[in-house]
Amino acid sequence: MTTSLRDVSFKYLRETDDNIPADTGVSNLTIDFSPGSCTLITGSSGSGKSTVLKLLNGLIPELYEGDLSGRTLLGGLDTASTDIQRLGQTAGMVFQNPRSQFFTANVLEELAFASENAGEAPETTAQYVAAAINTWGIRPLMNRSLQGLSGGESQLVACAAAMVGPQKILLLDEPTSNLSPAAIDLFTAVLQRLKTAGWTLIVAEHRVYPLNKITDWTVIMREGRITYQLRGDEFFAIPEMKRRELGLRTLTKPQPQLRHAASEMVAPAVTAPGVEVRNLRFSYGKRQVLGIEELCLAAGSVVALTGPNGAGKTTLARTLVGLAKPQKNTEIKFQGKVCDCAERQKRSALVMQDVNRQLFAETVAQEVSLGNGEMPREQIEALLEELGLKGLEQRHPMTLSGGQKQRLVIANAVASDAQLYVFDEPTSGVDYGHLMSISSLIRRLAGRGKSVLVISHDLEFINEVADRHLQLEPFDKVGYDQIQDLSVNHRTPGGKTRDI
Ligand SMILES: Nc1ncnc2c1ncn2[C@@H]1O[C@H](COP(=O)(O)OP(=O)(O)OP(=O)(O)O)[C@@H](O)[C@H]1O
Ligand SMILES: Nc1ncnc2c1ncn2[C@@H]1O[C@H](COP(=O)(O)OP(=O)(O)OP(=O)(O)O)[C@@H](O)[C@H]1O
Repeated sequence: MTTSLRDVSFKYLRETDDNIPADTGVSNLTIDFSPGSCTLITGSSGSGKSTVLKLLNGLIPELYEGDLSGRTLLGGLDTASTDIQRLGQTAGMVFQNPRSQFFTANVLEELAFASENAGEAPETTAQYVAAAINTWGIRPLMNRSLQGLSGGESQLVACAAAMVGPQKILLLDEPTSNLSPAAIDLFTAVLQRLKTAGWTLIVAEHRVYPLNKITDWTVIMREGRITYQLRGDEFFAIPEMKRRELGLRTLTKPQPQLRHAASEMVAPAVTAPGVEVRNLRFSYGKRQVLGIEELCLAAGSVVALTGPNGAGKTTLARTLVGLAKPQKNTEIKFQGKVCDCAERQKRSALVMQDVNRQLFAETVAQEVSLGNGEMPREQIEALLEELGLKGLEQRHPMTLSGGQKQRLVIANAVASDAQLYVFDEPTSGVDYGHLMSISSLIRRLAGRGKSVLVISHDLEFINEVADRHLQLEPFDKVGYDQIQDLSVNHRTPGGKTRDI
């Protein structure tokens, strides 16, 4: 039951009428994946990681046109000539944007969907579903609509759905990008168990440290080619300098240590009023999810917000920027003035967790300036250069890789003239180099006196970008006043850091 790529090359067709193969895709890939092993595919953004997974699950060539050569096998099936449904029954898949893979309306239906479709007996499907629910700890979500799930909840449901059925192969595209540290620990433990049970695990990731100890092989890619294939232990022992040179994210679990924490105490801008929130309450139907006594996002500072999956971070972001209406008596001020939803929308810029919802233009160049008036060409070019999007100006935004889309939406947001900037998980699909450029762009916003809120589970990023670190606890658990200041955890006497 071989799973492998043998000298596989694929060039995406350009979206223009000339149908000339573009110079994007992958070249001469040969990789073997064996049962009971975990292969990590990593490398810079746009290097071809998702393309490898699309070759394995048959989306290439089924859905994506282009020039394909070589042979890809999934559990012994030739993916170029096997029906895509059959391939779907051979491997479970978690897409980079898990919401895009849901077929049904609610969690339970989604979990059962693939198994029922494969013609499994109802009792067998029920057994698979029960096992998946227990494994991923998602019983509280069982009767929920998929539409109303948070980003991390969606990712957990997608992971659970991918293991429902008789298949023993799992293809995971950035499966931890929206997971909280607790959910990542669960993820690592589940993968270890599946590996021991003989599953073939193939994971494309930037955030690699959770896969230390369970990775058997690592494939490092760059510009569509394999640059290194290393044993897991060799990969996780790469020296720090080399790791940075290769553009890889940290190999060890990051510890809390805000690089800009000192500026909080010395920069006068930080004390200027930016965005002030009092008595914020928000409910979905009868369920209250937000109850915040006080929150201040000072002008000139970057505040990082963490918290368990489903705690309400995205809801808070949507409320602040005026996309969700809080309950009466909530007071939100921008620069000392109480602002209603419409006013807040005008004064805010938001980068959503799911950036696909924010891409509207026909080309990358148009997308950057969309809604930002007449932007000078030089400014567009400088932004694209800084975010590694140069050369992609004429591409359709929907044909970009996950990380390229992410950076494009960030480019549009930072080009806008707002008072409040909110970035919701801006580092999915982002490699080390781009993490640093995004941090530096966000720091410059703060330097211009803006209020910036960064919602992220990514401590490596938070350490680089934030002045303060707040945590949002779930309202169901702690009630009114959900926000805790964790900044102090980043500085202990003697300069030592503490684990959060
Ligand atoms: N539909 C498409 N049409 C044209 N080019 C594409 C298409 N999809 C991806 N590409 C290009 O192919 C290359 C590899 O993309 P891929 O999505 O595999 O990268 P990746 O390593 O997964 O990136 P990321 O880490 O940013 O998610 C990129 O240059 C990307 O722009
Ligand atoms: N439209 C909706 N209808 C009903 N419930 C919703 C809706 N949107 C979100 N929720 C629920 O409200 C809670 C808060 O969701 P939110 O997306 O704000 O969480 P989050 O902290 O951003 O999570 P994550 O870290 O997973 O992205 C979650 O339990 C979620 O399931």
